[in-house]
Amino acid sequence: MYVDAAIQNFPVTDDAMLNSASPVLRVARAGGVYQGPLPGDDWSVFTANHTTYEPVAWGSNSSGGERDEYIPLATVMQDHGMYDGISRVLFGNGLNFWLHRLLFLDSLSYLSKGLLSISLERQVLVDIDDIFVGESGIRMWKDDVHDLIETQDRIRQLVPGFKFNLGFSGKYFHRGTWEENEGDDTILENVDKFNWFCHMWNHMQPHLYNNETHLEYEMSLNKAFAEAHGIPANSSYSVAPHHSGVYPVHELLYTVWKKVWKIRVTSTEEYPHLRPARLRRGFVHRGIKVLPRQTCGLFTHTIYVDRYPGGRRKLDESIMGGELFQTIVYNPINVFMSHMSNYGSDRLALYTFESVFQFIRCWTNLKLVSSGPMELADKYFKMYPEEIDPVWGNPCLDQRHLKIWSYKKSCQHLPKFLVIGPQKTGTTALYTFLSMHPNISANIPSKETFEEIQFFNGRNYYKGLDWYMQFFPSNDSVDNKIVFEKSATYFDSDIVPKRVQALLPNVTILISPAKRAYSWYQHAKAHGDPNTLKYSFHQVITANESVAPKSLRDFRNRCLNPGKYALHIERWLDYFHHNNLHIIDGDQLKSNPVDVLDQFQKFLKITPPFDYSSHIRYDAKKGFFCKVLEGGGNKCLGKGKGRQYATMDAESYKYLREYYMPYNTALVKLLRKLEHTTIPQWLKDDLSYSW
Ligand SMILES: Nc1ncnc2c1ncn2[C@@H]1O[C@H](COP(=O)(O)OS(=O)(=O)O)[C@@H](OP(=O)(O)O)[C@H]1O
Repeated sequence: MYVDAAIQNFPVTDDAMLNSASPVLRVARAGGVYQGPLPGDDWSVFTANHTTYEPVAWGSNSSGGERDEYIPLATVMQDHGMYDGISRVLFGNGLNFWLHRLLFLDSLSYLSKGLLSISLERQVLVDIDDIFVGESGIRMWKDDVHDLIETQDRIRQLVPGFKFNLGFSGKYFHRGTWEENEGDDTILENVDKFNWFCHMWNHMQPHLYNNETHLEYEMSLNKAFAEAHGIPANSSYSVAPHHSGVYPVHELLYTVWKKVWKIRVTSTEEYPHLRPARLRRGFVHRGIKVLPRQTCGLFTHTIYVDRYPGGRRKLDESIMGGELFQTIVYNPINVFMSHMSNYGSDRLALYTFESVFQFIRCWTNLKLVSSGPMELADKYFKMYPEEIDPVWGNPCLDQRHLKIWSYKKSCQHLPKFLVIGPQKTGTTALYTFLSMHPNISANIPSKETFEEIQFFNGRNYYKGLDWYMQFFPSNDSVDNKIVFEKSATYFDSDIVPKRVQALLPNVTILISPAKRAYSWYQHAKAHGDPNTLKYSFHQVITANESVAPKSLRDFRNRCLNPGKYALHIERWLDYFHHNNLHIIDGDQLKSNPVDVLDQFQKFLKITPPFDYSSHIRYDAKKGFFCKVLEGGGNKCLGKGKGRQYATMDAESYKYLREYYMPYNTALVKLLRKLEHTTIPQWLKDDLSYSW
């Protein structure tokens, strides 16, 4: 039994067709003959002598002969696995050919017995933005509007219930030529034939507004326009010009959208970035669902076919198996943006959408469906619940985002590094010493969260980047400084590394995890935590999983979990290059902070370095290093840092050394991997077997 496939450089240049009887076909549908040219000239074709092999697709070699004389050549072959029990699908060429991409998806589904399958339903929403906005000369005429309605009727045969979704800016109504104004009137005469959503009254980008009253006034003008012209204004959907204000979020837009229009859904191409398009995602902010939008290749000035980049050939390529076709194949929910101007002149958008829907119908078994934005958003986040929580990126790292960021916001309002903890390792001392540096500036303390902002680990994150940036005000004294923030609970929080990945680098401080746990207990005791009144330190750390009450187990976990350093650092390294994670030995920070700070200045590449030796010194009374005051005295950290308490009992220390043994062993390995030449003494001590 054999399948013979070794015919290299075989020119299969024309005519591809599918075997409609092949069980592999699922998304792909035998849609007739696709007349090439097919990409590449190094096709392999298959011949077989056993029924285990069954062709999935054929091509043909057109060189020279008449079309009638073509012999079909099997280019994709299924092996049913009768020979060796292994089912396969063999491709005679790569995935450059669009039909092979469909077949590849289908092969995954078939060979995994449906486990790796995607749904066959495809939602499509086509927004037509800038209704009335278009410059004179590129707007719609009366006949364009009629053609829009007729095409929409035909599209409804392919996509049941389909209606174009029109976004209007009333200020520009009747601002065209006589014929264009007639086009405006025709649109309004047919208002019921379409769905509608509000755009900006005067098409100004929302991030340019900094005054709520002003933005609200203009949105209200558009609302009044809608009411005066019978435009239904209850879709709860809106779109902002150039994605401005949606992402990066301009809170003012969200506030006023909700107030004036009760907006609950919008869409953007910019989250997390425009490119790559396949990575676009959605998120929910302040109750507004932000859907990812797909690109259809039609922009405001794409109005004549011969001026389409690459001409008609490129446009047809995109429709017939190319980018646009594949966008619909890969995305269960498609929100496309087009503009009024795409429906005037050569009416390119009508041609594009009708053709691609026809092509989908011809070559796939996909079921095209149409829903309103609210329904789409509900479906989207039900399908992808993990996207509900946003991950705020740094607008300063994306040129497009910077262009749609308010001039009142600056990169200076975002920290350049974070001191991430863990708690009780000396984070306050580091924060204080760094704040003394003439080139470094710390966040303003937050009153709500015990001075630390605690943005990335809790509910504050949902308040958005605008809220966070308030803690880093820009003024002459901080401009051009390296801004940082310290929140000691970031270190061991699951979600934080993913959220802060755009804000590099980070600093962590490590001390003996046993001693850290003890310090944490003393801290809780000083704050009157009821667990410390009921239970001794030893009882807390040895609390039994099956016997101890839940409150005690939770308390124990909070006490012990941050000390599993290797585990947490590994999680940070999933998101950060190790060069961006600076690890400080907390014992050294206590005993020799000047050296530690010098090292850190090198890490931040600060030149010339600040001479800490003349600004901090050991205070015998406090037992720690403190800030040197101008008058000659010392200013030490408050009584909550560097507390006096009895040393840990030997039994607890022994217990904790054993408890942390696997984590500490892993930490040594990790530090070696990260090329740390010296292993902290406390780590060696904790790992020693003298006990
Ligand atoms: N210079 C200086 N002054 C005072 N304290 C110092 C200093 N350097 C390090 N440490 C150690 O810092 C411990 C408190 O750590 P944190 O500031 O990270 O605690 S917190 O998480 O912010 O509550 C604190 O823990 P305790 O000794 O248990 O109080 C100190 O050991």
